[in-house]
Amino acid sequence: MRYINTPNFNHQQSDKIGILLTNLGTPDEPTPKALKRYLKQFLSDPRVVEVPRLLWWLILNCVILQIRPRRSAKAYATVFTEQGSPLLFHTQAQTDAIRQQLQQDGVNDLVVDFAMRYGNPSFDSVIDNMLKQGVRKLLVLPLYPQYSGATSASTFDELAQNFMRRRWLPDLRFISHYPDYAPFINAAADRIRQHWQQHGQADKLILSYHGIPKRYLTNGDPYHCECYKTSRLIAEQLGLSKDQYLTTFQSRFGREEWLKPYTDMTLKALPAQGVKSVQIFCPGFSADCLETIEEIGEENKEYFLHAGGERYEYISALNAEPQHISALCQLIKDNLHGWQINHEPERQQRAASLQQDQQETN
Ligand SMILES: C=CC1=C(C)c2cc3[nH]c(cc4nc(cc5[nH]c(cc1n2)c(C)c5CCC(=O)O)C(CCC(=O)O)=C4C)c(C)c3C=C
Ligand SMILES: [Fe+2]
Ligand SMILES: [Fe+2]
Repeated sequence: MRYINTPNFNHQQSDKIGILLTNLGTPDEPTPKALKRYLKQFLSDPRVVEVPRLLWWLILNCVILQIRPRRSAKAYATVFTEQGSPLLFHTQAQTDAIRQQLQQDGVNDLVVDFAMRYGNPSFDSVIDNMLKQGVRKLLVLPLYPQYSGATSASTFDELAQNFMRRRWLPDLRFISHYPDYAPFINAAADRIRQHWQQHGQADKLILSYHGIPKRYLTNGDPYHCECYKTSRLIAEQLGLSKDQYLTTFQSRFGREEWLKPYTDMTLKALPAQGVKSVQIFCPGFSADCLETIEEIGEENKEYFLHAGGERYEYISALNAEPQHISALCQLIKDNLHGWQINHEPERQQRAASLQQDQQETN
């Protein structure tokens, strides 16, 4: 059968609004086997690696997947806790907190859940579940503040693939980015200010973002500009002058040139320029994960201290911090306009009308 059908549709089920939060995804376990499965799915995505398919298939299967799973499993083993992968448990906590706050704010008839672009929980399982609960309007919020083809558009591809197989589609809204959304900028600036209150200020604030190949920027990906915009707005909120902060790019993969300045090279060079203390925040990561905890929290700290730096502090991601949750709820509510029925007589009228539909179709 070509399409997924909905033969047992219940006419008395009232329409619900689905809020689907998404993030990148993470391996199920920190083992080479789980890493191979995860990396194969992730690195086979043509939005992530833009290399001719046949050539890339050979490199991925014959070289990368023979070496990287073992190496990455070791790195992941250092960040997994009894709660599992940080990216997974932070995203779960964000989802629970958003559901609770939206309910408290009186936003009704909602189903709030999260899915991962790669690995679990998959888009398929979560969307299935939402539709079964009566979701007829779906708002998708990928938790990537800055747009990139490799992340935001890849999320859209997966959604589109999913809906291509369904007979009955819900109304659909997709938040493709929020790099300058004031409540998000305020939450990030407050997170940094909070850290300053406890630890004092350092010589420099480093705002580090995940990199992408420079080629994607020259081909028109707006990610680089959006990262600089987020940085400028956070710095303005904090009253920092241009020489008090830096924007850098981390997590390179492969041999080609990626967005510069590189975070690791910058940290290795700063002590010789007289910068002895740094604080690092990653405004592109809504949740802590391997790339922040291990790469920024551990690996880059070593580089800086080894190069003569004296004080290095990683400021953790916004995760499920109350101000971040408020910002995301505000963003969701801003994008629900026209979808909510808040007027009680109208709600009653819809309920009566549903009953009538049921009688007519019986
Ligand atoms: C191969 C190219 C990659 C591109 C392009 C890329 C872009 C990109 N990634 C994130 C966010 C995350 N990436 C994470 C891990 C990760 N990223 C790549 C490769 C590319 N990313 C790899 C191979 C890995 C896996 C780890 C490893 O083997 O080194 C993560 C962490 C996930 C976790 O489980 O903790 C995040 C988050 C963004 C935002 C982005 C482009 C803007
Ligand atoms: Fe990545
Ligand atoms: Fe990394």
